[in-house]
Order: sequence, then structure tokens, then C-alpha cells
Amino acid sequence: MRQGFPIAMRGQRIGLLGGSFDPAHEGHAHITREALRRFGLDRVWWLVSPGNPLKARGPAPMATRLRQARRVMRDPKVVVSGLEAELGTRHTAQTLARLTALYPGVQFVWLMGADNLAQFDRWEGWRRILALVPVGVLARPGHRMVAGQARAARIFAHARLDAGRARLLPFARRPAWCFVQMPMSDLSSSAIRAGGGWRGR
Ligand SMILES: Nc1ncnc2c1ncn2[C@@H]1O[C@H](COP(=O)(O)OP(=O)(O)OP(=O)(O)O)[C@@H](O)[C@H]1O
Ligand SMILES: O=C(O)c1ccc[n+]([C@@H]2O[C@H](COP(=O)([O-])O)[C@@H](O)[C@H]2O)c1
Repeated sequence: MRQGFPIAMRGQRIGLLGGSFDPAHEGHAHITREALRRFGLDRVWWLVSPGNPLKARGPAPMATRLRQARRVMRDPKVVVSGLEAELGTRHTAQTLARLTALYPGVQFVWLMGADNLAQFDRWEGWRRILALVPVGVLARPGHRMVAGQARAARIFAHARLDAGRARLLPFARRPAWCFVQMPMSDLSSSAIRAGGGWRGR
């Protein structure tokens, strides 16, 4: 394993939560705890993104976002990383291709909030993402209907795992995705930025 990269054992179930984290907030921590429990994960790695390819606005510096994310998420089961910057990847499909090759035998699950499922079909190589790893989608206010309505969800309706079987997701044959409902948090980074509560720059 490359120096500085998190350690993972064969057979471990590891959720990957990619995000701008500009800034990280309790909503991220909440969905991380839910994902650990609902999908039966051993660990979650936060992938603090060098920059979302679909967002025009550049985020606060990586070091600032990493530092702040580590303050928000203090859980021994969660690793806050800048892996994409280290790998030199920006698109999720590339990141997952690299991670699945670097960590053979690890059961990765891509995690995302329901807002991202709504536009998932605009991600580069989104079908390849579904071929590489199972995807766990966590409810987010305002996106209640997304599991039935999003284009990607409709095209891959046959690959949807019932929420009652969410713990099987890490081992499910690809393509597989699962949408879980839970008590929701309405926190967002954009609201924090708009309120002036983030001095990331
Ligand atoms: N309150 C929340 N509930 C559910 N999912 C969330 C929540 N906040 C963030 N997420 C998810 O966490 C991941 C990273 O989110 P991100 O860092 O973009 O934060 P954000 O609050 O969505 O930011 P912004 O408001 O700038 O879009 C995404 O998959 C997003 O859907
Ligand atoms: O690969 C893509 O085309 C792509 C397009 C949009 C978003 N993503 C990823 O989705 C994750 C969530 O992004 P964000 O900005 O909503 O936090 C983050 O890891 C992004 O790199 C990836």
C-alpha cells in the first residue's frame, strides 16, 4: 500500500463519502453514522474532493477543509482523507477504478445524499461507477421522490436493493444501489456559507 494511504483489510466493508466539505457539517456526520449502521460498514472514508467537476465555484483550500472536517467527524471508524488529491483523480469513476485496484478484496460502497442521485446521470462514467461498486443513497430533505424519479434510478430500477436488505449492499452483485430513509438533517454547506459561518478562505 502507498505510504500515507489508509489501511484496509481484505473483506472489510468500507463506505466512501466523497464531497466538497466546504465546510463539513453535522449533516455529513449524521449520514456517515447512518451509513455505518444501515449498510453494516466497518469504516467510512471521507474523500475531501479537490473540486466537484460539476460545480463552477472553486472550494476553500484543501488543507483548510481537511482540518475542519477532522474537527467535525471524530470517530475511530471514520478516516478523513485527501485521497483524490494524492491519486490525482477528480472524477469519481477514476477514483473508484484506482481504489478498487489498490485495495483488492475490500468491499467498497460509494455513499451519497439523495440530491446527488438526482443528477447522477450527469457524472462522467456513471454507469461504470455502478459496475465497480454498490451505491448507498441516504435521504436528504427535498429529495424524497428521487429514488423513483431520477433518470439513473429509473434506468437501474432492476438493480435496486430493498432498504430492508441494506446490510447486504456491500456484497451485492453489481450493479446494485439502495436508498435508505432515516430521520433527516437539513444542514448544508451552502447554507453555512451563506450565513457567513465559514471562514474557509
Ligand atoms: N444534510 C444532508 N443530508 C443528506 N446528505 C447530505 C447532507 N449534507 C451533505 N450530504 C451529502 O454529503 C455528500 C457531500 O456533500 P457536500 O460536501 O457537497 O455538502 P453539501 O451540504 O451538499 O454542500 P453544498 O450545499 O455546497 O452543495 C454529498 O453526497 C451530499 O449529498
Ligand atoms: O465524477 C463526476 O463526474 C462527479 C460529478 C459530480 C460530483 N462528483 C462527486 O460527488 C461527490 C459529492 O460532490 P459534492 O460537491 O456534492 O460534495 C464528490 O466526491 C464529487 O467529486 C463526481
